Amino acid sequence: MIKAGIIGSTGYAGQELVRLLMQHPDVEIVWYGSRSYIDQQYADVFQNMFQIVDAKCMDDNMDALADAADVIFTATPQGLCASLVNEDVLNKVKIIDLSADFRIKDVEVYEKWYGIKHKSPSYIKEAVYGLCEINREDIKGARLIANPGCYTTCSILTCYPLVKEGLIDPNTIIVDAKSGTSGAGRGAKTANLFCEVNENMKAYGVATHRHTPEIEEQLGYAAGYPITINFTPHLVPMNRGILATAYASLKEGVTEEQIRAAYDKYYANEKFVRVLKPGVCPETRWVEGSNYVDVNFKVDLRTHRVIMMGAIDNLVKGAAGQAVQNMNLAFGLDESTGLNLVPMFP
Ligand SMILES: NC(=O)C1=CN([C@@H]2O[C@H](COP(=O)(O)OP(=O)(O)OC[C@H]3O[C@@H](n4cnc5c(N)ncnc54)[C@H](OP(=O)(O)O)[C@@H]3O)[C@@H](O)[C@H]2O)C=CC1
Ligand SMILES: CC(=O)N[C@@H](CCC(=O)OP(=O)(O)O)C(=O)O
Repeated sequence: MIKAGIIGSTGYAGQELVRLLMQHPDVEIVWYGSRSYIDQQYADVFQNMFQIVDAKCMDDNMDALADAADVIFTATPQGLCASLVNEDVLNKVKIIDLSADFRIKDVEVYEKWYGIKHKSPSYIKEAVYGLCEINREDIKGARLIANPGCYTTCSILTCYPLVKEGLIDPNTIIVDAKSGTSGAGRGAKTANLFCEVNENMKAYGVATHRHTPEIEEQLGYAAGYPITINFTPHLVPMNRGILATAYASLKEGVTEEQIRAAYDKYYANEKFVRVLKPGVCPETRWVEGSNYVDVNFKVDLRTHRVIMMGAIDNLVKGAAGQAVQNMNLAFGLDESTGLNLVPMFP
């Protein structure tokens, strides 16, 4: 059995990790990390775990945790994982960080967009960006995995085949994305109160959102040169789900058949990426509770642009599910172990 510890098990991403790992045949959770609920029964904090989890929340003693676990998930605010990582810890356990601390390779870019000083810049190079469909082989040998962002997972996988195959001009990409409120975490914030979110939709982080450089970096690798995009997130009154709609100019002469062939080339054998039938638009409700990414596209002949669309559950493929997928790869398990989650509806 793989012994797993979760730092931040009492947040939205952390509790989703608990839910998924409880159903994983090869994992035993040995550490329910918390800051605010230490010594309280986990199932008293999350009643859905009543008679399922019999354990208390524990403090974030990294040394003790590293001795007790084979893998540590950090589902904590930006900056925390970077403050905990060191050689002793990494020699004992693998770390899968759900925050952005090790996603961006240029520390200056990280510090500029996140507004914090990076505490372990020497580990940025070693960390593998855990977008499983693209970096599978590197993830297998990694001891530090940077689990991608939720918007970024959806946006990158939606655009990747067309960028990689050179079918669009990547510098013309505009990603317009919407997220449910669980994306903002469980902490109390006025902007996320019921009356603020219900019956409302709003853009935020316009031209400044921290996922912009992450998308640019990864799609830049696919293009083979640095790119610049527009990314605009929106908050919508749902619990879960992200829908990304991305627009880009097609290269001269590119046909619909070529585009579909590109999606099929990269995703036909990917269990968790479903390229939908022509004319079907991805919807968040059809992926909810699952690790799937649904993608599709439509060519607008009038504007000579392609409209690429993707949908995920932010807490599963956008966070905990992808983290488990990464763990499976890193420990030599079948990638989908514990992730055969059928989307829920309604
Ligand atoms: N929500 C989402 O859809 C996604 C989130 N992520 C990332 O996952 C991470 C967690 O996000 P999310 O679950 O939404 O956030 P939450 O605010 O819901 O949870 C944060 C968790 O971190 C713990 N925590 C907070 N501050 C500290 C601290 N100083 N030391 C130790 N633990 C601390 C909290 O503990 P306690 O509750 O006990 O105080 C809680 O368990 C973030 O980096 C986020 O960017 C990534 C992809 C998607
Ligand atoms: C709706 C909402 O607020 N979403 C969060 C992004 C989700 C998240 O936690 O960010 P990572 O995926 O990078 O970890 C935000 O915009 O900051």
